[in-house]
Amino acid sequence: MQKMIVEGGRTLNGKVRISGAKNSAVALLPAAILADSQVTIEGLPNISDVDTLGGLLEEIGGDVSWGPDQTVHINPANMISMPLPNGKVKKLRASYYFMGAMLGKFNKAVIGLPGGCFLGPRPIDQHIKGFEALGAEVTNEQGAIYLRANELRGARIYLDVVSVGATINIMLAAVKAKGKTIIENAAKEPEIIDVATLLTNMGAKIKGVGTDVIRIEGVPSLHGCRHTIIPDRIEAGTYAIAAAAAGNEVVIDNVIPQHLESILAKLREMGVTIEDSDEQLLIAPRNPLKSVDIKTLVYPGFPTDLQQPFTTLMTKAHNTGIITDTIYSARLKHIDELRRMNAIIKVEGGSVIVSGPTQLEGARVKASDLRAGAALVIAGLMANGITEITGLDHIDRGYENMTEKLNSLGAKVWREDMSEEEIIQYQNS
Ligand SMILES: CC(=O)N[C@H]1[C@@H](OP(=O)(O)OP(=O)(O)OC[C@H]2O[C@@H](n3ccc(=O)[nH]c3=O)[C@H](O)[C@@H]2O)O[C@H](CO)[C@@H](O)[C@@H]1O
Ligand SMILES: C=C(OP(=O)(O)O)C(=O)O
Repeated sequence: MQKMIVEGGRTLNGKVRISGAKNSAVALLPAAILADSQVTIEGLPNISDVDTLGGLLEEIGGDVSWGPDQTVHINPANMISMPLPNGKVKKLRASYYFMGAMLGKFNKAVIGLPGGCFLGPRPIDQHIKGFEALGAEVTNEQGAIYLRANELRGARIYLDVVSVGATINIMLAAVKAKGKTIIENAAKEPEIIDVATLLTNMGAKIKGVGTDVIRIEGVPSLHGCRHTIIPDRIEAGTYAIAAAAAGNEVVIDNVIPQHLESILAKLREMGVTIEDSDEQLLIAPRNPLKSVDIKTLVYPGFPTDLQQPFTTLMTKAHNTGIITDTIYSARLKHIDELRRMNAIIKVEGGSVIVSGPTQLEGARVKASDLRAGAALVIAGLMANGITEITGLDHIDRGYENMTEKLNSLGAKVWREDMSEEEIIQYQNS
């Protein structure tokens, strides 16, 4: 087990390249199950969630091979509806996409309830509502979801909650169902459009992605294809926040600026100078920064996945800012750790109130989820002295080569093996 050490106080400068989007990748890989022949996906991020899903595709008989530039070839010809009640499915959230994809392909699936970041309750009732509307019988037996259908038939499904996962999962189950499916109150995240683009390249008939009504006309079979993943807007947002927190002039390369409008608007409001071109952002903070209020919302609103890193940045801003996460109100595990580093943060009702500016001080802190990890790394860059971060398995789920990328910008960040005593302390904390 390793910890990350960040020597704070260095100024970031230069260019960082953004990897393929985690939240697309984790749906594109299971989507390949639906094809009859080889699917090739280019530009996947080199993160542990992708490795885990590749392993799961192999467990069900998929032939998975990797080429240069993070290109994967998935041949689904020998896949079977192997039950996956335990094991790797528990390591991440997105294993739930095996439910929709295997149900769509085989009319049956057994998938353990997913893991992923603890952000408070993360029900999957809307996924199940969609599968049932399509004609599946769904039961929960000892922590695994059993899905069976004689035949899937298109249906009109209104989502009670706007959900990324439910929208994608229902699309996966519906693309081969008989007849027409309409998903109302669908989520509009760019990753959903990316998955629909892959499915369309495989021969699916999908209209309306990116709006809140998606219409799918079922087709009897889907074929292989080649697809290039979109860049990760959350990774890009994380580096934009790091640049605002500890940078001089940082270029963020391989981005779709429109995917980042809400975060860029808030950074500009704080006083950060941002120039955007087709595929790049230039981030140049001008001190002093001003506090702003943030409310996370479904896309195109401010993303919940950047709430925690943004909280860290706010410790540097003048006055008081209020951060409200309307998607995951319990996504607060970074707060105590930031307080250990000298941050002045109050939690009142559903809101986080950050007062600043405060000079953060290095400390030993624990990343208890992926974006808490990113928040603490940024805090380490801003802090005086040394910050030691444990819980790197969370960070590795979603950030490719974070230490290398930060060091290429002039940071001083490295990983070290933890001593036995440190491992015991970590496990008991
Ligand atoms: C792998 C992946 O893509 N993860 C992202 C996805 O998670 P995920 O797809 O799990 O998140 P959802 O969009 O489904 O969740 C949004 C809200 O709906 C609620 N809900 C969701 C499903 C359901 O059946 N019932 C229900 O009540 C959730 O508790 C949450 O409050 O979107 C989240 C919100 O943008 C991001 O933080 C995650 O990074
Ligand atoms: C919460 C996240 O991921 P997951 O849904 O995979 O847990 C995230 O990417 O911030």
